[in-house]
Amino acid sequence: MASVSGLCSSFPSLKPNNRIGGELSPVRKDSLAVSTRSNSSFKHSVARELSADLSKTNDVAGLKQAKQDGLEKDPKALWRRYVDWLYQHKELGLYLDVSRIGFSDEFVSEMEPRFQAAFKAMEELERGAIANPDEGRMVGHYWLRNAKLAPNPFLQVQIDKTLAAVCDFADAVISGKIKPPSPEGRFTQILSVGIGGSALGPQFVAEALAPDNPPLKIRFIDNTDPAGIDHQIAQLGPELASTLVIVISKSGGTPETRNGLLEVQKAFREAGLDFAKQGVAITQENSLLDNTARIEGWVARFPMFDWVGGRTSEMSAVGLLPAALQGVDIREMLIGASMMDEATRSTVLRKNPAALLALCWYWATDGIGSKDMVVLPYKDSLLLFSRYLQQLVMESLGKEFDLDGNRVNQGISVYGNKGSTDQHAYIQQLREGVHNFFVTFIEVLRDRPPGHDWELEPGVTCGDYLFGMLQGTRSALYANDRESITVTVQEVTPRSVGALIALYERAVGIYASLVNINAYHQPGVEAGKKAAGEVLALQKRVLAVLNEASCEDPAESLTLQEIADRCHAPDDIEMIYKIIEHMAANDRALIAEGDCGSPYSLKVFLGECNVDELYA
Ligand SMILES: O=P(O)(O)OC[C@H]1O[C@](O)(CO)[C@@H](O)[C@@H]1O
Repeated sequence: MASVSGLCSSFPSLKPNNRIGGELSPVRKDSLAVSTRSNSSFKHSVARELSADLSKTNDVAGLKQAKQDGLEKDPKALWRRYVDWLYQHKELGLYLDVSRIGFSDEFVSEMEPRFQAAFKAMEELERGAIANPDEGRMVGHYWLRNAKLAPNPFLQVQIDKTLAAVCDFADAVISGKIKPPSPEGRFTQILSVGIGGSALGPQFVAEALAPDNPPLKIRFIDNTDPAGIDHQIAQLGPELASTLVIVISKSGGTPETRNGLLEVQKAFREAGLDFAKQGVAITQENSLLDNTARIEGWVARFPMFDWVGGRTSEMSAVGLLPAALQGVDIREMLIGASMMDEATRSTVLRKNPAALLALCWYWATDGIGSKDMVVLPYKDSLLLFSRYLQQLVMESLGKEFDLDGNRVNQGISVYGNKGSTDQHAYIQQLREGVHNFFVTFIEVLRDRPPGHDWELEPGVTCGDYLFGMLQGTRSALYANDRESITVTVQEVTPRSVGALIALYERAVGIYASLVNINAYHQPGVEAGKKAAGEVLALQKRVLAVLNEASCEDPAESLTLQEIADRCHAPDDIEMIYKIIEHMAANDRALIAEGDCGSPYSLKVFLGECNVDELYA
């Protein structure tokens, strides 16, 4: 069995940063705004004009010309382009090939000042600028893998202390020093309860890196779907008694996560188990979740920091604790991320893989998200990378307004599963159908651990087929003018996964600067949450009206119009219909006449009077 002891317990200091100047003084908000303002004017002069009217003369003639000419097809010229633009990170064994994206030298020159502004903004962000102005927050996920970068000693201590606490706790759980009250005397399972950024990183890393026989196996509740929750609990069966439940929520108040916790606590009660002896919270200090865990005396609490966003929290306790408990070498993940951070601080575009990605994204999508990003890892263990990137990219870049308040409706759509599986699903459309995407291939050179390979036909292994499928698809798409990027790593290891996460975090940050948006807030999510709250409030009124009617006469049934009128919500009749339909399907309202297929004919009632409710 793998053990993290020794991997976690003593952390050698990570590589020092190459931050320009190296001083720790925070940067004023307005200095960040200056650089982004210039990005904004660029965006309007370039991206909008390009997409709106490609025939008009503007300041990126090179870009237009290249797009009109199509992609380079001469094999010799293409090979030269490949070699010329190939990025290699020697120590990480990571390559980035951007040769199949058709940007021209002129475009790169035009973009250069914008990239320099973006690099400056990233430097200021890393020094502690308020890079998330709407929320008045610093953005510090880069400090998590190199605490010396944090803008003050207090934060440095917080980071180091949390990391040490995560490692100590994981060691103690795996060794059986911290154990459940059950007779087995050892935790065998983790049930992670969280959603969005509080689930996607741990899910991706578990799939990518957990060994075949981890010290603790992990399951996830990442939704408020009761059937999904029941399924996870049922799968645990008697092992619920040896399950460590990790509840993860930065805000500590996300409804789906709260519901998951309440459902799990109910299951514990029904099994005669004491939840507090098996519960762990990862959340901001003094959040609702933190206070609950403290008051109820849960096994442990770990902090989430105000300056780390959910979607960039994989290197905080959110991602590190579950990973360490599964026997993943989290020190290696941090080193991989730190090495990539160092590489992506380069202010030379060609030497900065995150900037190269941002350049490709800008070119491929005209800087306005006109094409989707299809992420295709050719490795089963990286299946969830596209889902992880979907939140990282779309929640960060999908914004209505830019930093100057202009309506821009920015974003890049991300989807994908894995190759070559997807070749038998949707690659037909990518090759021949609507041209609304660019592809990112993720290639892993090592097929299997050394010594395990065999030739299933003379000279050819199973992994050769996977390789062939990737190369074949890349060529076939290119031949039809479909652009692609290829990221190559040697192996899927904690180090390479840490590096991939860091690469994309920085690419998103740089791209956000290029298009002048705040990548670190998510105001759009609030609208849906607010509307959901209003639906539940309306449901309570509907229930009260039906209850009142039942108390007057248990057989009295009401039409939708009568319910809407009694709720004083005639304009909400459609939503009332949906509420009734859902309640009827769950035996919480009875249909007296008609059916849900004919809303006008429908008459419903509760069938019983809840007197307590009536006078509540
Ligand atoms: O960690 P929390 O606060 O529960 O939030 C979960 C997720 O919900 C969001 O806030 C969106 O609603 C994400 O940004 C976040 O990752």
